[in-house]
Amino acid sequence: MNQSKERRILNFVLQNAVRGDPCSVMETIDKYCSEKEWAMNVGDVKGVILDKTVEEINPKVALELGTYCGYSAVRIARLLKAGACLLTVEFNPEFAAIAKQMIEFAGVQDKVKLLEGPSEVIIPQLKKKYEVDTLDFVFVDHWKDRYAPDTILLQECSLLRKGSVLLADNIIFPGAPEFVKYIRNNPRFQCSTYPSYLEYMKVQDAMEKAVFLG
Ligand SMILES: COCc1ccccc1-c1cc(O)c2[nH]cnc(=O)c2c1
Ligand SMILES: [Mg+2]
Repeated sequence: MNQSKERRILNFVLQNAVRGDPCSVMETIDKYCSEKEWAMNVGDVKGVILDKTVEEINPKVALELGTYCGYSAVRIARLLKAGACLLTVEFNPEFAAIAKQMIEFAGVQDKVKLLEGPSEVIIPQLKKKYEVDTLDFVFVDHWKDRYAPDTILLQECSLLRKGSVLLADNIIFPGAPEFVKYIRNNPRFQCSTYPSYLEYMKVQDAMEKAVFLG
């Protein structure tokens, strides 16, 4: 049975990156996905916006919706301080299996908890099952049709506090129009848009930052 693209990306990392070095893993994924096979990692251009947002917030508890191969989980986790953690949610079991190995190879497994399942099931479990109080940072990068409902669900589950920051990928391409409409018209969020480019492409994209006002 021939390999999946995600398995090819992981194998390229295992064979070419430096074990225990998150930057080496990120660079190797970016090299493969810009030279060999495109894949939906946040990438090296939008990744800088992600980095700056994480460094500005310095989150103790971060959530990622949409792990995929683990590129952004590694990217975020490398910036987390001692005692901080990233919970990352992936519903596709094949992707989750790849991401688990990617995260371990990068050496950030002690900071990352990979939760396999649909976001609408996992989010309501975060307080009781995963001992989360509130989230300092949420990277929204899963299925565009879930962006708005999951943002509402995070509020319903009291997982956001005054100052919690959401950063959403792909606001332009593939786009998340109902999320943008919801969040920009919502007085409980202070929004700002970061124009950028789709990973590995000369195609416009953007990220939306939304600060919860409580
Ligand atoms: C499966 O579509 C892949 C694709 C194809 C063309 C353009 C964009 C995308 C794309 C890019 C991303 O950063 C993404 N991030 C998270 N969940 C996505 O579904 C996603 C899709
Ligand atoms: Mg994305």
